[in-house]
Amino acid sequence: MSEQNVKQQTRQDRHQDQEQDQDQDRPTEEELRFAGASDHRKAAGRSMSALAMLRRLPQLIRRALALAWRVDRGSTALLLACQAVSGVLGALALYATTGTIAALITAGPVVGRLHQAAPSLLLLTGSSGVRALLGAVIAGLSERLSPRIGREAEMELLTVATAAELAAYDNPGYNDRWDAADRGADTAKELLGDAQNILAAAVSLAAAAGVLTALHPLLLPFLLLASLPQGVAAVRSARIHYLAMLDTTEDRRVLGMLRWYLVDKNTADQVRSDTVAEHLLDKYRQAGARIDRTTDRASWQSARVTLLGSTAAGFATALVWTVLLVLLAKGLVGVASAGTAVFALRTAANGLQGMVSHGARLYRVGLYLDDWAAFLDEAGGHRIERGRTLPEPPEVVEVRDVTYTYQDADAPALDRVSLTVRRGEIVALIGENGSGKSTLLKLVSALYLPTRGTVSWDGLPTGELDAHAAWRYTARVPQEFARWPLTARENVHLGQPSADGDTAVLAATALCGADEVVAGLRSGLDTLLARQWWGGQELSAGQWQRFAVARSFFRSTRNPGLLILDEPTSALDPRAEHRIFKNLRALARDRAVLLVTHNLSNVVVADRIVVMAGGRIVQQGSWAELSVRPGLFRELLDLQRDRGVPGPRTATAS
Ligand SMILES: Nc1ncnc2c1ncn2[C@@H]1O[C@H](COP(=O)(O)OP(=O)(O)OP(=O)(O)O)[C@@H](O)[C@H]1O
Repeated sequence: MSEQNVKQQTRQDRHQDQEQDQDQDRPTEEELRFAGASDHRKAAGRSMSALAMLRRLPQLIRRALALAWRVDRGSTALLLACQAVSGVLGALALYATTGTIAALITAGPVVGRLHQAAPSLLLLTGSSGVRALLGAVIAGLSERLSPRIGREAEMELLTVATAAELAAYDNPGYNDRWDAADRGADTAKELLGDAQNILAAAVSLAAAAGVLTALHPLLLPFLLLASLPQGVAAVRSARIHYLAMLDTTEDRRVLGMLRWYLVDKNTADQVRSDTVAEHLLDKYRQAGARIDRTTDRASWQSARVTLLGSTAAGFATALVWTVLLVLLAKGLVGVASAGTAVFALRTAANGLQGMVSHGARLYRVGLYLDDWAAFLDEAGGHRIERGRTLPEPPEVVEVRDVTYTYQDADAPALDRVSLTVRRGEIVALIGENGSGKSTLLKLVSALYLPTRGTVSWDGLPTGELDAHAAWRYTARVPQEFARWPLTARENVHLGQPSADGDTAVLAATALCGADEVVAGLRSGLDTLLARQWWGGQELSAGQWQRFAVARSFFRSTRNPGLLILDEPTSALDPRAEHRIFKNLRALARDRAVLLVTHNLSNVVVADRIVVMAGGRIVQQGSWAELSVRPGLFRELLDLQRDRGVPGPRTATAS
């Protein structure tokens, strides 16, 4: 081997080694999936401490009450009033205890002592009765408010989620934030209960603390000291559980996804015919086992912490009782006061314990709720923030030097594409799979904004348009269209009917053959579609596609502008397909139509054919020009005609 060759070989080896090193550094697909984007939440969970909790609680209680206030002002005001009255009555009852005991232990005849104790006893029993009544009202109000709060939180989340840019869905971080926010909305209903319990505990603690301080100033500080170990343990335990929840986020998502694929109607046939159930169930078991391992570990850690806290609390309580006995022995508190102190200590200890345990729970709920609130603030970081210009239906749509790169993609899906579409024109986009046709359609219809370059409607860049106003002038048949679980009529007008009743709906169905489907439905346009819901009537794939086309024709008739058809006839029989293309010409008269189809015989209808490859436009022209000019279009046309059997000659040959 020559010296030159050896050097080259060495360079190649080094290069290969480097590539191998890089491959080793690069996370595997599995690791990528588990690299959760929830690190900021883990940091928040780790910084969970008793002090942080104390600082956070007032804000969380305010948030709970604000949510409740928004849902139902009357019930919230009543709840707070009942809580306050209950607290005052609790304090009065404790004071009445001293009076009762003092009266009972004085010397003299029993009747006289009872007579003396009567007002205190009356106050004691009266306040207990009223407090029990108030407790029932409070519980009822909480039960009324909590589910409503949960629903309000979910409604806000759903509203905000629909206000996010479509491109958000290509960002894994968005899905992670959505999951967390969804969980936050789910826990929102617990917020009021916990906040309410903390308030109740705080009120009874305050009442007992006042009584204890009046009896002897030493008692309260000792009691607070005694509650410290249990408080710290409760916060630690809450932190352990929250972190375990975060650690299992990805696996819980895997479980949810597998559950969906295993039972969803769209995959049910393949789950059976491809005998894939066992494989998916195996993955389900593995993810479940990983979750169990993490939660088991967390349970053990939490149990250890709780045990330590309880042991320390036991010693601390003994200390408080010792202090009380010493005070009694030294005559620093009287017997009646000591009796009251017993009740007050129990009440205060319960109050403190309630504050700590509910506080820890509320703090944990608060962490989830932070995720919810953060999502609301910025739609998971993807709120639609474009211009406010209200567009007219576009006369000319111009794509100028546009590049579009999907999130985290190595290469752009569209690369310096320029194209103009005018009203009255049908432009067909042709190209092999992955060449960028659907992406271009989404940019033209202002669903995506370009990474570079501009897409403009009558000279106005789509980024400056009010997005919702622009979409009103856009009618689309996407490649994967929705099968809405609504009536046949709603499946056409989508909740935006025209003033002429069913006339426009029927006209739209007649243009694409959906009228024949409607004629066969048990209640015509009133028929509920999608069988899996509420006994609706199911349609075939092609019948559904006719509805998808009818929906776009209806929209297009109401607000003529852009008509975007992405493989609109892929599931249709030749007769239905023929009907659509025959009617398309008339529809296109005052609309700009962009059509994607792999059936090249359909593009005869187009005024212009644009051929794409690798995210670029490689050919443009009419059918007559492109079908004879050497290039990708003619190649694809030939391939479509040639099925490898003797028969009709190819275009090239002819
Ligand atoms: N949501 C997405 N996130 C990341 N990459 C995407 C996404 N959608 C499409 N791509 C990539 O962009 C490129 C163009 O996709 P596009 O859907 O525009 O192609 P297409 O020409 O419509 O293909 P087809 O004929 O199969 O419908 C492909 O390489 C595809 O992998």
